[in-house]
Amino acid sequence: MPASFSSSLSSITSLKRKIPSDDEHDSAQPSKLPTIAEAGSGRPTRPLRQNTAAMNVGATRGLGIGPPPLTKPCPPALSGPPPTSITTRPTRATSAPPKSAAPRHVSQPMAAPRAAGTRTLSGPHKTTTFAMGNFRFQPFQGQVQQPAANLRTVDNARISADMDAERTKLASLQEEQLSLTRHLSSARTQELSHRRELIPQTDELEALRKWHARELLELEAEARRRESELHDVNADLATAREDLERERSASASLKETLAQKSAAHISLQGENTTLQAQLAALRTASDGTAGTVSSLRVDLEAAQHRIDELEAEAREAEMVRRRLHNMVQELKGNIRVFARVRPLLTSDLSCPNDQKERKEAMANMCESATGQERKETWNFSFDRVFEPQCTQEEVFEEISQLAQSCTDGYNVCIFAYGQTGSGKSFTMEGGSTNETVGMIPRAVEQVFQVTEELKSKGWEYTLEGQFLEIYNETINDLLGKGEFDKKKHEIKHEKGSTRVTDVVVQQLRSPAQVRSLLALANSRRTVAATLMNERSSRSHSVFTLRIRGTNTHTGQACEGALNLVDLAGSERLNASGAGKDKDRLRETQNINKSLSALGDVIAALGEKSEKSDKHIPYRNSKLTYLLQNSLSGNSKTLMFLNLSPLAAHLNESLCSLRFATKVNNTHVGTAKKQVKSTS
Ligand SMILES: Nc1ncnc2c1ncn2[C@@H]1O[C@H](COP(=O)(O)OP(=O)(O)OP(=O)(O)O)[C@@H](O)[C@H]1O
Repeated sequence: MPASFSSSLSSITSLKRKIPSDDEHDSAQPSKLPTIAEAGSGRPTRPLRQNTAAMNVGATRGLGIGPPPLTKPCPPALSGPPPTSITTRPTRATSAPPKSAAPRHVSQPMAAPRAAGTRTLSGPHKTTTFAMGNFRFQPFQGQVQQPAANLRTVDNARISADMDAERTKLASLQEEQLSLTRHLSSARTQELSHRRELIPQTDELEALRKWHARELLELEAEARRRESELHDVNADLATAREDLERERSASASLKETLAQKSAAHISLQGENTTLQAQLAALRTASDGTAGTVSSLRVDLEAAQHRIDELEAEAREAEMVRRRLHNMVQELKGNIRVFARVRPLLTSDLSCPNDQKERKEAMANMCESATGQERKETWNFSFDRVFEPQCTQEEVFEEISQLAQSCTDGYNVCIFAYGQTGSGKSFTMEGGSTNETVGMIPRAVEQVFQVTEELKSKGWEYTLEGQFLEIYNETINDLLGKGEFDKKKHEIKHEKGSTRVTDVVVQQLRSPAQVRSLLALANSRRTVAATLMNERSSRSHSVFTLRIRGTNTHTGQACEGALNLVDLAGSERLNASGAGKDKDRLRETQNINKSLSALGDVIAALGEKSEKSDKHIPYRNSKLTYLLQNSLSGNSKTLMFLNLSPLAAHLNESLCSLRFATKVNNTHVGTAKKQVKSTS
């Protein structure tokens, strides 16, 4: 059975649609029956219609006989009781005539004879025959001779006979209807049983339909998946084809390149062979000259060696010369003086590019000795004179030996003397670049370098630094905590070394640390200068580097100090214009007092070398008292005389030159090492 339905899903669907459910059975029956009859048994409904006709024919056989009234036929039920109890609506095939139709069925067959009769009676005389049932009417031929009463009787008898015949027909028709009704009932029963048989098949069909639908969906999904796979595969194939095409073209070009390279390789091999031959020839030639070259090289090396030796000797000789010069100076016992003239600055001129102004502004110190403009000439002589164009490096080269000697246990004092703006701070502290950095940072760096080198000889050093300012005969600690030092500091001399109470003494570990300390001290001075009327040029600054060394191999110990002093401006009272200002007057008086005290100390030191009992007035100023150990005959002292190049400052420069000459001519004895034995 399923096999017959599985052939076409559409036929299954249409069949399903035609079978009503049990719920809708009753209401749908009339319209569905013909379809079911066709689908189920194949019997057409036409026979039922023919039966209706037959029933009508049969009805003519007798009237008033037969089943219950035709006006209320009982349609057969689809299931259940026998035909008498059927209450459902009648089907078209078995429909009974409507209530009003019953007389019509009855009267219709009768109407014809009646019409015929009427015609016969009242119509023209024609020869017409009407057949109705088993009756045959003959046309009336003669004239009505009989009386009217006889005619009526005949008619009545004929009519009653007709009626009887009709009733008989009707009865027969009713019987036939009854039989048809029974047939219908049995057909319905049959149909019902068919339907019952059909239910499981329908379920099976439904299950199959669902299964098929599922199958179909799965197949469709599979088909879609396959289609998408096919699409992907096609895309991959296309890409692969493109790749293949590319690879083919690349391979073709590579083959071409390979062919070219092969050709080039072959030609290079040829060249190589030629070159190899040339090389072999050259090698043979070079072997011949190699001997000559090696002997020349030996000569060259010997010559180079000799040059190196001579250069080393020259350097050594220069060192010896310098050392001897230093020794001569030390033996002389003089305080040495280096004069340095600063260059002309753009700030010195109103029109820096005006050459005439430039020439006039400069005090031509060399020419002035022989020139015609001036009648007076002054001759000064110092240990070294640095011209304006001299660099910081050149200046330091001259004092480096001196600075280094503090590591050997000497007390060294280097101070810068000169009028304001003559370049003292530039010489001592310098600028911030490597080229302009001044004597203090350079000396400190060198001391660190030397102590590092002496480590290999067993020397171990500790370095300490302090930075003080003497302003109006008061000591200020520039490394102290606050910007203004309010502490009272005292200077103490103990066993050849100088100590100032309550000042910060920093352990120095690196040149960088020293640079930052100098920057701190300078910032303190700058703040003070801003707030207190150019105080920086009105105070002396003293940087002290104290060095203590011990030799672990020899047990020796030494202690030296390097004092680097930037003195206050040396201008005279009237030149400074301080006369009107009480504070400036006091500053200038203090500066002059301390500078003349310095001159007095140096002069007394000179005299002391002749008269040993000569009193040295160190206590006359804070500056000389602080520098006592570095100015005494046991120390090495160097004074930078800083000079302005301006003609306008000539008088001040002359004063400075005279002071420096006095210092330079002073014999203060021979410097002594501060060497102790730790054992
Ligand atoms: N050798 C030099 N080369 C270039 N510039 C210099 C030189 N000497 C001094 N100067 C410049 O001259 C100006 C004055 O110098 P500096 O401040 O060192 O003078 P000073 O004598 O220390 O003055 P003060 O007593 O007021 O401190 C500064 O601008 C400085 O840079």
